[in-house]
Amino acid sequence: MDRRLALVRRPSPLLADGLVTHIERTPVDVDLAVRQWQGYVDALVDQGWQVIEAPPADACPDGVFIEDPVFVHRDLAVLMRSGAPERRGETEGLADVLTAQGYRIAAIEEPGTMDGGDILTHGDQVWVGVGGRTNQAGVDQLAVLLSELGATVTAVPTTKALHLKSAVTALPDGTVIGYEPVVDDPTTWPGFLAMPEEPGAHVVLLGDDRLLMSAAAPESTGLLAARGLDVVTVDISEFEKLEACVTCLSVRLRGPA
Ligand SMILES: NC(=O)NCCC[C@H](N)C(=O)O
Repeated sequence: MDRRLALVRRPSPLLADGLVTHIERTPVDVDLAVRQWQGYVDALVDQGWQVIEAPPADACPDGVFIEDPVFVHRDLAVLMRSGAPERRGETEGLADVLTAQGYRIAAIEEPGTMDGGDILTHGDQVWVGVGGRTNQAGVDQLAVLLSELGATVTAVPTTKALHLKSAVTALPDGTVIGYEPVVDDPTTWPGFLAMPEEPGAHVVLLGDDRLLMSAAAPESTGLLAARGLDVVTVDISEFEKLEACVTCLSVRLRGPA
C-alpha cells in the first residue's frame, strides 16, 4: 500500500437526525457517537495512518459519513452528487482539502447521482451500485472519468441495501465478501464469500493484510482471522443506527503523492 493518509469529518451536532431508509429509526446518543468516532480515528492512527479532517459540516446530519460525498482513484477526486438531496451540501470544502493533497478534481453532474458508498474497487476494477442513491447517468459519467485512468466500471443493481458497500466489500486479495440477504446477485463476483453477519460484510483495508471491522460482527471477524487476516475492531454502534458502516467514516488517500 502507498502512503497511509485518511480523510475524516467530525460528527455534526445534528447527527441524530441522519437519514434512515432500510432500518427502523432508533435514538442515537450523539455524545457516545463522538467518542466512538474518536475511537475510530485513534484506531487508524494506531495502525500507522495519518488522519486529516475535512472542514466540519455541522449543518449536515450525515456529514460524518465522508465516504459518500467524494471518491478518489489514483490522482483524481470526484465530488459526488447524492441521490439524497439532503446530503448534497456535504461536498462543500472538500475540493480545497483534496487539491491541497495533490488531487485533480472532477464532479458528478446533474442528472447523474452517486454516493461514494456505492463504489467498490479492487485495483482498477470498479463496481458501482445502482439503487437509491446512484443512477445510471452517474455511473456513465464516472466510467468516462475513470477510463482515462485505465479503470473499468461495472454497474451492479443494488436494491436491498442503502449502498453497494453496505452489502459487499473486498478483501486485500480481491475476494468479495458480503451478507447474502442484502446482496442482489452474489454471482457478480467469482469466489464470493458469504459472511454470517451484516456488519461482517464491511472491511476497511489498513495495509499488510490488516482490516478494520465493526465490533458487531464477531463471527465474521473470526472467519477472516482464520483466513490469516489481522482484524482490528471498533465499536460504531451509534453510526450503525443510522445505516452506516466502518467504510463510510473515512476516505483513504493513497495517491497521488
Ligand atoms: N457509505 C455509507 O455506508 N454511508 C452511510 C450513510 C448513512 C446515512 N444515514 C444515509 O442514509 O445516507
